[in-house]
Amino acid sequence: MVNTYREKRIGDLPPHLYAIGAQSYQNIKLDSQGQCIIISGESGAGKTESTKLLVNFLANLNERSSLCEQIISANPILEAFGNAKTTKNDNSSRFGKYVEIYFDNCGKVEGACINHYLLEKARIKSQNIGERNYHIFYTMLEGLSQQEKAQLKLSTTCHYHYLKNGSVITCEGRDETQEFEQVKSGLKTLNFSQKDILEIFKLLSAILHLGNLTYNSITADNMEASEVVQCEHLDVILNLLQVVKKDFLEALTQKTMFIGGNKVVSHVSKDQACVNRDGFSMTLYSHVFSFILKQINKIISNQITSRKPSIGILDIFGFENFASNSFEQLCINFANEHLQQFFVEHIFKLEQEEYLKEGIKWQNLEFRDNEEVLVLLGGGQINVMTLIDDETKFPKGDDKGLMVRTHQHFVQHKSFLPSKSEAKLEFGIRHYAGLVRYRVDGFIEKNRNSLSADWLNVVKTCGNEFLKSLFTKELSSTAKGSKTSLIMQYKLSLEMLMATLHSCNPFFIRCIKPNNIKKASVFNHILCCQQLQYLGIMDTAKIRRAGYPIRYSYFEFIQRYRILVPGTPPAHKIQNSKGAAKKICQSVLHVESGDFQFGITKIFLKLHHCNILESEREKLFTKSAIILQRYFRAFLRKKRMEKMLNAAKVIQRYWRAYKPRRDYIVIQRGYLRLQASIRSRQVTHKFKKLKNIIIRLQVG
Ligand SMILES: Nc1ncnc2c1ncn2[C@@H]1O[C@H](COP(=O)(O)OP(=O)(O)OP(=O)(O)O)[C@@H](O)[C@H]1O
Repeated sequence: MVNTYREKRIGDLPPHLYAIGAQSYQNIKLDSQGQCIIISGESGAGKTESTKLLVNFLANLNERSSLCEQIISANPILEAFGNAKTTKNDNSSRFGKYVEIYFDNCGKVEGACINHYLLEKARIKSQNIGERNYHIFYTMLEGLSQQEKAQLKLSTTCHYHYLKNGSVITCEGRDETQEFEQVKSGLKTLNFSQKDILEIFKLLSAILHLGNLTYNSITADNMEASEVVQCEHLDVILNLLQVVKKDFLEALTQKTMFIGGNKVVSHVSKDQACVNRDGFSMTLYSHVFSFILKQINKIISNQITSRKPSIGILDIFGFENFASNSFEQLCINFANEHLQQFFVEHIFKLEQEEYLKEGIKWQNLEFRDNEEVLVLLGGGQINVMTLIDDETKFPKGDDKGLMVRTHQHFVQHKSFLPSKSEAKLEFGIRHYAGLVRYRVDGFIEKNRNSLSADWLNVVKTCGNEFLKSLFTKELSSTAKGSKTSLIMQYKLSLEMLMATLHSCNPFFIRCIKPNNIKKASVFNHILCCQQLQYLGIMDTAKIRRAGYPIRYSYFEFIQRYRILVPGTPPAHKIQNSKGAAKKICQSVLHVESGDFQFGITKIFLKLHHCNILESEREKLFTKSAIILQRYFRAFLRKKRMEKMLNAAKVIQRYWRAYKPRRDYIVIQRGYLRLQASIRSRQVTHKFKKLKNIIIRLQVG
């Protein structure tokens, strides 16, 4: 299929992912504008698979270099560390990514870069029923040798609390041992040192042991407090992280605050101590993930310094609506609202604007616009995101306060649904893909996103240099309390992504999920129709049917179809290109106007007219190819005959020289006959005609 689609334009062949890949590749070779392919759809609809296929396609267009191998081998690593089994998808990406592939002037892959967005950290500490933690933990425990496990102080999956609170530890159809081999070989291809690989596994092991730490409730200074239960896990963690025991235990069970410049230390309850422990585990994991991506980028960027035109592929978490939705779902759905608006802008708003700009006859169509909900979430001065941020910064801010404030500001908003009762900490948002109710409890804590001073102290004084290096940024930051909250960091990174997408020529791939039972070849009609509706595909079909899906600048149009009207000069030699385009349409489509329109700089066509033009062009090519073949054969025949004649002449000479005159006359007569017969069969070579055909084919 790569070969079938590699040189084709969109529409030349039936729709295919590779048609989009090929078109974006051709665009980037012709033009310096970046191209982006936005893949969207629900969780489990096929975004990641599509991304992999596209990256492979682009890597296979030219001879596959070791750089391409490196880009491709990043994938199993990312999937192991960033994907997990969920109820919707056995290989669900729990982070968003934007893969950019850079090309040199000859169209060869010159480098790549993977930007990542919002890894779901909460999965480290707990999973919904039927879900698992990140694949890498199970993969590692199955794939490591006994000796390696002993070195890392690891046992089996069912021993770790963090790995089994979704009640499943296996994933159907996944061969963990084989996956582990792929991860290891990927890490090797991407030049990870043996030492770094060992350090990564050490931290993963430490995270698993952290999850097994338990506490006793105690009373200290007449207050509810907690203490860590002494166990083998504690020793293993101290050993793996090389942290100071006293500091570590304090970070787990105490809280240090700076009030008015004074240090105030207080004890925390057993529950809060669990939150402390999980917070550290989650931060550790997300830092390991960022480290891996940084290393991968170091290699695949191939030391590209200047920004080259690239093809970017966006595979971002799909819209989510679970039985219980939290902060993560709000972030994910916020990203999806952005992408939906980008789609709406390109397909509807810009489309209709272009008709207006080009001065063609057009009746504006209605379409579903999600701009309002996007503004509610992240636009203007006050929006849901800024309220979350403000509440987090507020010293006494909490989830209840957040709920009250969102209610105060947005109760009138038609996309906002307040909680049914004050006791219920929730609000609802009417997204383009449906209503989602969010449980607000935990929002503020999740948004805080900063390690306490106690944990930073643990890292600062530890003997594990690798661990320390992961926290360089935090350790060097001196400004306390001015850290950007998670939601603001995320909002900023999304805005940067959107700016990148806006600067590119976009393609959209909408993945439709066929069923909710993770089965092949089962098409749930209602489910598919719902997605077609809310993704705006029905509206898209409407605008495409009423509008003009095919458009060419007059220059492009003439270059492509002038072959159909003999005598039409090349586009650059034509002054009145609109007139020339009209002439082509009249003579091929046999209609003056109507279903196609002539704008100021472009011609706008319906698909059926484009199909006629394309099929006429195809027919002409086939005819020309046959004539060319015929002439080529004739040409070969002539060459052969020339050789025979030459041979005859040689024989003539031979006989003249060596044979008696009488014999010679007999033979000569025979050869003259041969010569004559050869000449009479000879084809007339109309080289001029042949040349013309070749020129026409070249033009095509
Ligand atoms: N083109 C395809 N060919 C075969 N199977 C596919 C294809 N696309 C998706 N699938 C199947 O669907 C599953 C889910 O696809 P994928 O992981 O790409 O979904 P996703 O949209 O990226 O989901 P998420 O948002 O949860 O990451 C795959 O593991 C695979 O089993």
